Amino acid sequence: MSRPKVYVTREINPEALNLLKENCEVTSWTGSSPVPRAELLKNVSDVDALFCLLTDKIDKDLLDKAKKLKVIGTMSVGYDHLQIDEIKSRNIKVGYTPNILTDATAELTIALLLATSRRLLEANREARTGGWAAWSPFWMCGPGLSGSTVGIVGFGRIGQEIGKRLKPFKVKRILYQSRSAKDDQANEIGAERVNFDELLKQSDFVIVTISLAPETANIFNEEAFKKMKPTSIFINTSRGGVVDQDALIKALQNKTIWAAGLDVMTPEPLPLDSPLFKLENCVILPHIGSATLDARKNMALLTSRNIIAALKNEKMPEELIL
Ligand SMILES: O=CC(=O)O
Repeated sequence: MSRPKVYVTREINPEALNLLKENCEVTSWTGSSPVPRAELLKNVSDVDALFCLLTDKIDKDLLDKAKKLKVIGTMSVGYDHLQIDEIKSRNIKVGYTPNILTDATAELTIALLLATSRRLLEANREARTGGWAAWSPFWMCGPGLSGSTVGIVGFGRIGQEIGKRLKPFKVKRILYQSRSAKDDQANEIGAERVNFDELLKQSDFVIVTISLAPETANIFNEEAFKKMKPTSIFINTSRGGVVDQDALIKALQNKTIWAAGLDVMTPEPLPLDSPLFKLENCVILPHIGSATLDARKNMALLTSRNIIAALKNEKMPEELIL
């Protein structure tokens, strides 16, 4: 019997690739940048499985060409790059990579929060470029976490892990907003559920971990930023699409809020002429939330395992239930 065919849209680690090769005929895009759209469309026409990344748009156009596709394995926990209704109507299975990147992303979120509030990048730049004249009483000051109120928007796996990591910083209150109450998890952390407006009004730090969906697109708009404290800090490690970016730029320029730390934005990569790059009160990272060596290796391995299980009609380790 012929082996199933899988297309891999980027160079991945040898362990994950070899696992696929033991079970499938593999073709790959081996460039370090995303596979060009035309190349992707050409290569999906006769494959049973697709190993993709969050940089690959899996839409109707692609699915119409991928007539034999049985499973999509995305090496990500987010799946806003997948057109779910079209995938579902074709009975294609989807595997994704929750859990194994939770710690890495929570760690990065705390790092970004501290880098933004304590102005680490700005301070480092000043030290390197002669701006460090002398120790000065009020130079490079920013708000501390101790005694503060932190609001977490979206209280799933990553939001909860961020909450746990905040406790040793002696924050006064942790607020969360999510569609459903998460009483047990919240009790463990000592977090209080509030509505979106209350969270914005009361928080010194607002951390966004909510996933991007039609109902969460642009929820951080001009009105939302106006509700936040002028001393507050906005941190986003979820998806750029939950933010009206022009409204955020205005809020940072006008000091409606104090600063922002962003690991995600629109579009990615952020163009070099974006006003965000001109703002001292904005720390920008290039979407590296899950970028620990172990997390990325395990994400690729899990993606291969998801694909192989689906092709064998076995239970997938992490199937996205559509
Ligand atoms: O953003 C990263 C992911 O969705 O895995």
